Amino acid sequence: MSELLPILRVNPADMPETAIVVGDPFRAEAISHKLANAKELAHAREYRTFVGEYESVRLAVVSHGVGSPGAAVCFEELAKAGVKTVIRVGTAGSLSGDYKAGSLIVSTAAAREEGLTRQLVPDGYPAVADGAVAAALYEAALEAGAPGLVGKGITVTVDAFFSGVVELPHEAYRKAGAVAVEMEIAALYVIASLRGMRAGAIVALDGDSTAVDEGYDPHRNVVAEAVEAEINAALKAVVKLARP
Ligand SMILES: O=P(O)(O)O[C@H]1O[C@H](CO)[C@@H](O)[C@H]1O
Ligand SMILES: O=c1cc[nH]c(=O)[nH]1
Repeated sequence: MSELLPILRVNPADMPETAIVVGDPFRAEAISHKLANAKELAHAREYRTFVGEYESVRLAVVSHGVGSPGAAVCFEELAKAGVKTVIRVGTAGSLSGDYKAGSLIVSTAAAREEGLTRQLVPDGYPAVADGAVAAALYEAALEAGAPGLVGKGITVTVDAFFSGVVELPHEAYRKAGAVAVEMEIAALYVIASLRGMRAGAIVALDGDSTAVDEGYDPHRNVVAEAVEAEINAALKAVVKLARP
């Protein structure tokens, strides 16, 4: 039987205990360029796996694609490989007038407005960040700075990016004080809780969440600068967590 993880196509023995996960395979590659001794272990489907060192801490950088079901496959296989700490570095839409494009948000918990986790745990089960990971990310983000503000709060994980004829739940969550909406954090937090990993997430805001249906443009400089800032913050957080 193959030693490789069936979907990531990586040998578990090659995986460090810490992983940064991102939706975009090109973002994974960009992060790998910041690592010493970086090496790509595999590129299977949307999953690219790099390993390397940052300030002498070994870590993996893995892309999980768009949406919770595909991302869950990645998170489950990371757990099977013995990964203990997972940090998602993503993009999200803003639900708050206070946080514009270019701001960074550390997700303290995620509303489970997707379908994947309903097939894993009961409806009342929470999707929460690990406290130490969230604290390290927030501290590192304040130090890294961003073109916008740095904040923390509840994020919302949905399945539908563009809306159909049914109203998405964004407005109710906006009124309830959630700050951002994206597509994978709830899956990460639930799977991490089930599989004994600690997890956290930071997102760069690419515009108001309602903008996705009216000329979504995640390629502006302000977004690229915020993504660069959150990558640097996540790498610093990895070091803070490895050497508290
Ligand atoms: O930028 P990433 O990490 O992919 O995150 C966000 O961007 C994608 C949608 O464009 C979804 O995956 C969403 O969660
Ligand atoms: O899921 C996402 C990601 C980025 N921006 C959004 O509005 N939604």
